[in-house]
Amino acid sequence: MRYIIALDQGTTSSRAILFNEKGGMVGVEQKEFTQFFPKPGWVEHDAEEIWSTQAEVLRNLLSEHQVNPEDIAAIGITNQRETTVVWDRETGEPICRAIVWQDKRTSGLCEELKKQGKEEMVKQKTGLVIDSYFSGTKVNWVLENVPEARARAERGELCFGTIDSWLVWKLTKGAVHATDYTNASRTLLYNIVTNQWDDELLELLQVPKSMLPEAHPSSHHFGDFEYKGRKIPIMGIAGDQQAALFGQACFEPGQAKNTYGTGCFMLMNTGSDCQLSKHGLLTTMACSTSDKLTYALEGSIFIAGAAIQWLRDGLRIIDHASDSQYFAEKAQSDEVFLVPAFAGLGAPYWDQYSRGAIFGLTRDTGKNEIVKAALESIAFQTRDVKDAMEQDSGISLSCLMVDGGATANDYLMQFQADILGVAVDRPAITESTALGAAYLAGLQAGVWKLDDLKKLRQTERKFEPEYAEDQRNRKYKGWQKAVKRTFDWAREDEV
Ligand SMILES: Nc1ncnc2c1ncn2[C@@H]1O[C@H](COP(=O)(O)OP(=O)(O)O)[C@@H](O)[C@H]1O
Ligand SMILES: O=P(O)(O)OC[C@H](O)CO
Repeated sequence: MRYIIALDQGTTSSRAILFNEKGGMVGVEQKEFTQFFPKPGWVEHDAEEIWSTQAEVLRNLLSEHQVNPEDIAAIGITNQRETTVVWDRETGEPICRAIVWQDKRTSGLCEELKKQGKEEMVKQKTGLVIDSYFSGTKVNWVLENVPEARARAERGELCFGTIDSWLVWKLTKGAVHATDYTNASRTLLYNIVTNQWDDELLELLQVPKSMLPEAHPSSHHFGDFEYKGRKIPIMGIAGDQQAALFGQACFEPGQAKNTYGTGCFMLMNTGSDCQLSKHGLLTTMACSTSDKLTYALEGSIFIAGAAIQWLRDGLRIIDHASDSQYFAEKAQSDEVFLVPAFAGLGAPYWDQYSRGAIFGLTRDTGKNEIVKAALESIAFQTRDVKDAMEQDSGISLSCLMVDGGATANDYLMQFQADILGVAVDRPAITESTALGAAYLAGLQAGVWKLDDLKKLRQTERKFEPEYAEDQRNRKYKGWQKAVKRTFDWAREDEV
C-alpha cells in the first residue's frame, strides 16, 4: 500500500493527514497555535511556531502510524492563503511575525491606491480587488516598518513567501524558495493572465523582485523532505480553498464548492476562462496539474465559523461550537439578524469599514435567538456570494458541494439549502482541503490519474431545500436590509 501525506496549515491549526491510495483517511494529527492581536484590526502568527507545530504533527503522524518511509509516495501542502512571511535568506529567520490574511493594518494604503485610480489596472492583471486581505500591501508594510528591512531586501538578503513557500523552505532546509500558481495569485503581485510576477505591480507596491519565490503548477516536484535517510518528494502545493475545490472533484467548468471554516470561501471552476467579475467576486487561479491554466471565480467571506468562535470565546454563551445547533433549534423568533462584519465585509461588498451588528432585538430576544442569527449569517453571506456567482457565470447552480469544520452542523446545512433554494451536498470526507493537496501530490507521483479521482468522491448527506419561495425571499430581504446598515460604520468621516 502506498500513502500520501497532506500538510494542511490553516489559520488556527497545523494538521498532517495520512491518505492511502484509495483516497481513505488513515490518520490525522492536529495542533493549534497562538493567534496574536497586538492592536485593533491586527492579526499575527509566529512563523516559527507555524513551522514547529507543522513539523510536530508530521513527526507524530509518521511515528503513530508506523508507516515505512519507503511507502510514502509524496507530500502535498495546502495552506491558509495570503498570510505573509518575510525571512532572512542566510539564517532562515523571519524578520517579524507573519501578517495574517485577516489583518487590516494596510487599509490606509489600499485606500490611497484606490484614490490613485489603480483599481482597474490591478483587477485586469490580478483578478483581485485592492484590499488589505492580499499579501502585496502586507509585504510593503514589512519593508516600510521593520528596521533595515528595505535596505536588506534591496541587497537581496530577504525572502518573501506565503505559508506554502515558508514550509517548503523549512522542509527542504533552505534549498527551495517556491510557490504554486494558486498561492501566487493571492499576492496582488502576480499577473494571472501572463502567468508571471508583474513588474508594474512590484513597482506599485515597492517590492524587489529578488524576494519572490519561483511559481509552478500545483502538481510539481517542488523539492524533497529527508526522513530517516529517505527523500520524500513534495509533489503538490495549493492554497487551501483551491485545494478544496480540487478535493471536491470540481474538475469541470461550472462546478462549485463552499468551505465553512474560520471564513467561508465559495469557488467555481471556470476552466481556461479568466473571467473577471462584475459582481464583487474575485478571479483566481485554480489548481493546475500541468502548464495548462485553470481559473476560478471566488467569493471570500471573512467571518463564518469565527462568528461561532466569538459566541464561544467572546460572549461565552456556548461551551462548544457544536452546541450552537441545540440553541438555534430552541429559538422562538425569526426576526433577529446578526451581521458578523468583525473584519469588514469581503465578497461581494468589499467594505473594509463595515463592522458587526445585531438587528431586530426585542425584550424577548435571548441567547437562543442570537446563536441562531449567528449561524444563519453564515448561510446568508453564502447566498450573497452564490447570487453574484450565478450572475457572473450565467450558470444556475443545481447543487452546492460543501466542506469544512462548520458543515458538521445540520441546522446550518438545512438552513443553507433553504435560503439558497438548492440542494447542499456534504461528502463522506469533509477534509476536502487536505484531500485536494493529497490528490495533487498523488497525481504527480503517479499514484492516481485524474479519472480515478472523479470516482472517489462520495456523498454522506444531501440537504434538500424545504422553504417555500416567499418564505425564502422574506428572510433574505431581512438580511439584505441588515447588511446594508453596517456599511461604512468605521469610516472616520461617517456621521
Ligand atoms: N458544529 C459546528 N457548528 C458551527 N460551527 C462549527 C462547528 N464545528 C466547528 N465550527 C466552526 O468551524 C471552524 C473550524 O473549522 P475548520 O474547517 O477547522 O476551520 P479553519 O481551517 O479555518 O481553521 C471554527 O470557526 C468553528 O467555530
Ligand atoms: O485557514 P482557513 O481555512 O481559514 O482559510 C483561510 C483562507 O485561505 C484565506 O484566504
